[in-house]
Amino acid sequence: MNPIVAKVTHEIEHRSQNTRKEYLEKIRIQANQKPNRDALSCGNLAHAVAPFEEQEKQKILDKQRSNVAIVTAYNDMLSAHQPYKDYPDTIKKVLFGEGHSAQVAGGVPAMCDGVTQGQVGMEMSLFSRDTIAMATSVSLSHNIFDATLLLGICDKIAPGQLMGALAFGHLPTAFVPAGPMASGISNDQKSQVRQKFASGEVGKEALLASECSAYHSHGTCTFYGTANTNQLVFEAMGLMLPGSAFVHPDDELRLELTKFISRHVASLSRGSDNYRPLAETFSAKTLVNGLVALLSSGGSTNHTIHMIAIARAAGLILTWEDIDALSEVVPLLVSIYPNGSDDINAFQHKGGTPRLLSQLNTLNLLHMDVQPVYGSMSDYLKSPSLSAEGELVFRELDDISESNVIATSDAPFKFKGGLKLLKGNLGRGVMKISAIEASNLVVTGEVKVFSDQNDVVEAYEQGILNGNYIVVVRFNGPCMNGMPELHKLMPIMSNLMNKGHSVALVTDGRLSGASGKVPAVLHVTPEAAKGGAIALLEDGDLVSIDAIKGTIECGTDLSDRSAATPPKTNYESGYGREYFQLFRQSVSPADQGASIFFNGDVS
Ligand SMILES: O=C(O)[C@H](O)[C@@H](O)[C@H](O)[C@H](O)COP(=O)(O)O
Repeated sequence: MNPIVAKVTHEIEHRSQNTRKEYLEKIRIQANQKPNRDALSCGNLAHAVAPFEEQEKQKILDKQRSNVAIVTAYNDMLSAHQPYKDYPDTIKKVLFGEGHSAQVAGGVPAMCDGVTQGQVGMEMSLFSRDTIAMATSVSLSHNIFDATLLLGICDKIAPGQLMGALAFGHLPTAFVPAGPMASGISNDQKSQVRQKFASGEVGKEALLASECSAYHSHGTCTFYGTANTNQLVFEAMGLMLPGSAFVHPDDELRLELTKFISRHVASLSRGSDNYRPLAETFSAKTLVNGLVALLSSGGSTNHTIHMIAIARAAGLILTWEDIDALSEVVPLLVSIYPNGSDDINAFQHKGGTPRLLSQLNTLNLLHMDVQPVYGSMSDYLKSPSLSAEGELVFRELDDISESNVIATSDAPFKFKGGLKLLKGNLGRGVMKISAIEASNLVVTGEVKVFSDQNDVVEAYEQGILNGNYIVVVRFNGPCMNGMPELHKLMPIMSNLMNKGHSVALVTDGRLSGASGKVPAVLHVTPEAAKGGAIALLEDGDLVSIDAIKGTIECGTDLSDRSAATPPKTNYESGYGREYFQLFRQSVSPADQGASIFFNGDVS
């Protein structure tokens, strides 16, 4: 085992001694209570089975068999989740056929960040993760289940479902992925048309045609954004079947994987010899495996927030320093957009997550002594396929061939991982360095300060940003307006870079996982609305960003400055934002997971 990986794991375990103990004790009590259906009254049971046919009723009531909860994030607004429509029927058919049972315990909301990017809805996006965690808990609170299947993929949904399921960590739990859409026009082509639109070279019609050729059918988006990062990282954490994340929704293999995981999770329930509760599957070692996979693949910056909140839901205290330390020793082994030009389908074609995990294992960067939901960690180095008889089999990977998508362990794309922590007199923030050219890792310039991304667009259109400027977008932190993704600014910033300007973004907001080439210090904490030093900045101040050393400093003396007044824009009302006031009041800082559940109780 790599000594730094071992050290970080040990530090997480040590720091989390009390919280993990409390968590496991809570789960132990839940596990030791009477099996759920024994604890329910006849009236409770009758309500639970009322809508089912007699035969199915009997199966649900049969305490010798498993009753599996399905928590679904189906809707047909999200291309990634649209395939889930028929999954509950498939799962129920398989399980009832085997004498077990399954029920849709509940549906959780699922918003598409692609639809809400740059729109008001984005201000509820991050908060939707905790809402989904609560909705998952409400679904499972019927307490009639022996295992859980989570049907969720995209950005906030899968992390929220996992957080909710961890509160029911006595239940064996697995994710059921649905796979990516087929490749349309390439992500590079899509970005180029956006940049042309931003500079006025093409009109809206050409832009819409380009967007519709990129996003053209069901399945997850093909770039390596937050949704696909969830999938890769969760597979690496053993929360789904090996090699299952990126099989196309219409592939026959996809259906067999869904049937297999349904049967499998039912076989793990309490009382069986195979009992494997989520609380044991998800340990500090599992968490570190997920982080190693995140860093080696150049995954989404959003995971510097979600992984902390997920860890906390399992009683584990993870810090940005842990992620930064791992990033120093985990090489970048994946090159897909925005860290390269290929997409997630190319990654799958080259062996996908099992191939990546094999390379990481060769480098001794993975904990192999964990308890994934299926088999052992060595099984996660194998790839699923269908035999001639149509049976699902997991096969050893072929020897690796040259690949410009997944590097071999001895020839990584970069020697360090994808994320960097930056600290200094402006606070702490994270930068995704996997896609950034070496010459852009250090940027010094005068700042142009904004409080609203739309004002940046206006300034760009007026030519005010032409030059070597660091664009600061503050008052976009979790307490202010829910920490929206500012991905809308990327075509503008890219155009400025293409003109030869040395630019960077500094913000207490977020960026999409699909953002890459622009140096951007994100999630700056403390946020402007909570006394952060970025609230002191004024146009013309000199700021230096150094993603090699890990520093962000303002060269101007700020000691006599007072904080700027937050913008007058009403973030508190309209389009449902009024219902999230409690979230804005209670949310923890980004480096503590930006969650309403764990604010202030961690030293
Ligand atoms: O974090 C993410 O991955 C994004 O939120 C992603 O879910 C969103 O859909 C992007 O807006 C799409 O990226 P493009 O706009 O570049 O296609």
